[in-house]
Amino acid sequence: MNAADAPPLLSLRELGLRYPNGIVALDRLSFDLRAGETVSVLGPSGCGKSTALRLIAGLERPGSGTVTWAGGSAPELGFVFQEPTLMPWATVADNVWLPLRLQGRTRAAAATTIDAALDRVGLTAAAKAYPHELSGGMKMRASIARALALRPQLLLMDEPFGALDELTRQRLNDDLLAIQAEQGFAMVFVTHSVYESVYLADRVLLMGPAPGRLREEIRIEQRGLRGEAFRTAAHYGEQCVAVSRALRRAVEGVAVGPD
Ligand SMILES: Nc1ncnc2c1ncn2[C@@H]1O[C@H](COP(=O)(O)OP(=O)(O)OP(=O)(O)O)[C@@H](O)[C@H]1O
Repeated sequence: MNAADAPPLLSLRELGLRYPNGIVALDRLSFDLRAGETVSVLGPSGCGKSTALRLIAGLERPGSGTVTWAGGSAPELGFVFQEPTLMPWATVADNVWLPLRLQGRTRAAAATTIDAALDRVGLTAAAKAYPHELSGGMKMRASIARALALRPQLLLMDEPFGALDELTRQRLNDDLLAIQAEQGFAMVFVTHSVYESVYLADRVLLMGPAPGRLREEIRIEQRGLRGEAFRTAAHYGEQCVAVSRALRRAVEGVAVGPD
């Protein structure tokens, strides 16, 4: 099914959040997310992107507004942070076990699920390695395997690939899209990269400077599967230009010419 025709999974309405220190991190943020859909979120540092993800994950409560889930309650969620946040004393496989262990599954009962998750991100050979033995890209793969272990319906990605070199980042983007095509989860993907936002998303949401508000939304035309052909296609470049201009409008509040 095309994600644009899927039923809504999540509706955010007029979300506002003020931290105890007085900073207004979000101001009337509203958007919908459909099952299987990917939205990427672009905006200047401090505009409230991470705060929005934490609200969706239930790690913060909104001061105003509502977070509504289809079916009444939050589905299984996966969260991948900017830092890989792996437990340094545990092997890669034991790190992936963590969410399963929190559900009461023993290591033996979880073994098949762990192996499948590691296989899916290409980390089978590193199952017994410790985080300090991994490259940055491998640590991110381990984080993704951990986030996917419980087969979430929604994956929340908080600028996960910002510290990686460009080719590793492109490879992870491609692998992520392939896993999503198999498993069908929706994604909210926070990034500072215009190119990445266009490559991954059905829609790009642009937030303005603090307090975080949505300024613009751009639908991305896919015209066929993503991959090397899309990355080098003229219509990918054109959409990157359009999103770049929209980002400048969102940040500076000025018009910068036609898209
Ligand atoms: N726990 C907190 N307590 C107080 N203020 C916070 C807290 N977390 C974030 N803030 C503030 O809220 C605002 C929004 O922060 P947030 O991390 O959501 O922004 P962001 O868009 O994700 O930034 P970046 O792109 O730099 O990651 C910032 O001004 C930040 O300093």
